[in-house]
Amino acid sequence: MTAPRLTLPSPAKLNLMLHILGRREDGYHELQTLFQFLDYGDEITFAVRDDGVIRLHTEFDGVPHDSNLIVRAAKKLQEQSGCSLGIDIWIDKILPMGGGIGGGSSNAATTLLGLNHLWQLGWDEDRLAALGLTLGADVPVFVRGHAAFAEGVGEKLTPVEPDEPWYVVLVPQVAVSTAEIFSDPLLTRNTPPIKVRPVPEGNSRNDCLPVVSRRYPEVRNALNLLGNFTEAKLTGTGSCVFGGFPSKAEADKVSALLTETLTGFVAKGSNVSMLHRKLQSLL
Ligand SMILES: C[C@](O)(CO)[C@H](O)COP(=O)(O)OP(=O)(O)OC[C@H]1O[C@@H](n2ccc(N)nc2=O)[C@H](O)[C@@H]1O
Ligand SMILES: Nc1ncnc2c1ncn2[C@@H]1O[C@H](COP(=O)(O)OP(=O)(O)OP(=O)(O)O)[C@@H](O)[C@H]1O
Repeated sequence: MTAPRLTLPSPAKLNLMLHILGRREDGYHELQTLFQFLDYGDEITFAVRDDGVIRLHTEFDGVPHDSNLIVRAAKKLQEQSGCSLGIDIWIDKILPMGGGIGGGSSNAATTLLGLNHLWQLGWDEDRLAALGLTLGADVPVFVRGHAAFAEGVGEKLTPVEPDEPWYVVLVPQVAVSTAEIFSDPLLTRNTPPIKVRPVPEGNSRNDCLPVVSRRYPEVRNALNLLGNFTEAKLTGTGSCVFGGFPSKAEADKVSALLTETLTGFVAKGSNVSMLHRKLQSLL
């Protein structure tokens, strides 16, 4: 008998703003950032195995099987829960790697939540988010599934309700290394903390933008082109660039013009992750 399969979404995120407040002793940076999800992402399919083996069947260019965040998330959860079951995994990957839209972190979170469900572990969100943080700074917000103001390295999350516009997201064909940007000597690391909530208007800057656009002409070009139509912003450490529009029709129009020369897509901003909407519908 073949095991039942479960397919779950693994959405992208945007950083609507990103301030760098300082550097910690361990080299990580203290941030303030606003996370919102996109109704756009990968799809991961899971099928339980009873022999304990964890196997990702889809190959990734340049990412060995055991380094893949999907496999690392599954192995950690299996070890820490003592579960004797295994899993077969396939992914339909559409999110660019090194795009600043959180593909790897989202895949890890979808794996944690999917396996918690399929292996019937009964872990709560706090425990899954804490495990997720050991895999990457962006994993906890994907585990929680709600748009959030994030502090610390991204793990102290306060749910927020920003507008949910339609976004044009441009995908410059370069992968930006997050570690490289955070180690650039010219990075702004002393932005004063925002103390009032919600985040006041006019605080939508991304402190990584000057360094990323200096190093990557492709990103600079995308910012300039989208900037002809709306405020163009960088998400995370890039490479993706985005801008909001009040309707799908307007976003589609701008996207059609820009994607003649650049890769990109249109997606709706969402304060509740489509992963959580799908999991809710299973209960
Ligand atoms: C820039 C953001 O995308 C904003 O959402 C995230 O903070 C990055 O999160 P991520 O991709 O999950 O990052 P990680 O895999 O944890 O870190 C990659 C590398 O970036 C640097 N890093 C990352 C996050 C952070 N707050 N400070 C850092 O200095 C560290 O050198 C680290 O080795
Ligand atoms: N399942 C995965 N999906 C994508 N990247 C992965 C995965 N597993 C491991 N990686 C590695 O992680 C690196 C960063 O990938 P990711 O897609 O998360 O970048 P990103 O969008 O810049 O993330 P962030 O916004 O969190 O900085 C990739 O270049 C790749 O080497």
